[in-house]
Amino acid sequence: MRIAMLGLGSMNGAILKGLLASGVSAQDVVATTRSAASACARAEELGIEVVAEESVESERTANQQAAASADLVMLGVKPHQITDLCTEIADALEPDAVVVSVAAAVTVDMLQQALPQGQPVIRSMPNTPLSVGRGVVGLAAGEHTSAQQLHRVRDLLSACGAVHVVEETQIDALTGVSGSGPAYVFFLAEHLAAAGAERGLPPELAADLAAQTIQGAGDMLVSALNQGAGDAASLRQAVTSPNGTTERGIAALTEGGLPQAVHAAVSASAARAAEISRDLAGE
Ligand SMILES: NC(=O)c1ccc[n+]([C@@H]2O[C@H](COP(=O)([O-])OP(=O)(O)OC[C@H]3O[C@@H](n4cnc5c(N)ncnc54)[C@H](OP(=O)(O)O)[C@@H]3O)[C@@H](O)[C@H]2O)c1
Ligand code: PRO
Repeated sequence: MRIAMLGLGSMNGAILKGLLASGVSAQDVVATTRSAASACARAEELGIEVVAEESVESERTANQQAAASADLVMLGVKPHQITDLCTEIADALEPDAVVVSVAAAVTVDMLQQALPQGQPVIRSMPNTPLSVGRGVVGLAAGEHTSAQQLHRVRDLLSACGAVHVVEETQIDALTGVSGSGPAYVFFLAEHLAAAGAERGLPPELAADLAAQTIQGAGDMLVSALNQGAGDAASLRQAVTSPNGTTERGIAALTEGGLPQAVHAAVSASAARAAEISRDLAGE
């Protein structure tokens, strides 16, 4: 499968790292960026062909050239740039090329409106841990995308994480949980480490303790859920000895408002996605 990654920043870059690590050949990928500096840095980092929009002066733009040769086109620019990018590549696309947007808030309908009639599209919401094969992606297919096309994309991305085919109405909530979620976890890691350093641990040790604890707890939780051997609440309870140390820590987190703060974060992220969708639709 020939893959074009249009835009190669944090998100498409993370997806591409995961795909290359899963065995996708660098020869089968072409990517674009806006600037020559990014193209050069990414080509060197990832060993693939990256062409900058600003470096191409021929009749067809870098995005058009990349899209023309692709079976799968991953749109990885900012939400407000997506429909312009669709318009730019519309005439270059093969009719059966599948166009996948990774953008928050850009709806299937917006993609379909900006692309040729009948073009298969998928709205996705990935997350950056795809780069290390441990990501999560939600996929919602457009009306012209066949089950086979959806399954090919699902299977490709499954090599870098868990893929969930969802209703488009669920994508904003999924964005609030797993799209933005890695940032919440990194935020927790920052504060766990800082708190450990405040208690006298060397900062590097504290950062490592926080990272390894999050990784271990995450692995343990996924394994328990997969095996039907517990959930987050039961694993938490197993760490919490009556009248022990964790009980005090959990009480402090509860008094500090962690549960409410997490609910507010997911809801604020999902609400922002809906707000961007309305802005993009000119409502
Ligand atoms: N970051 C995340 O964790 C995450 C998670 C889920 C979804 N997303 C979605 O992913 C999309 C990209 O976000 P990001 O965080 O990856 O942004 P980013 O790091 O700023 O990357 C944007 C990329 O697009 C390139 N670009 C800009 N204009 C272009 C054009 N006209 N043609 C080709 N490439 C162009 C940029 O090139 P230059 O570097 O040369 O400017 C850069 O490579 C957004 O729509 C966002 O909603 C992000
Ligand atoms: N990063 C993008 C944002 O912050 C979308 C989900 C994660 O808008």
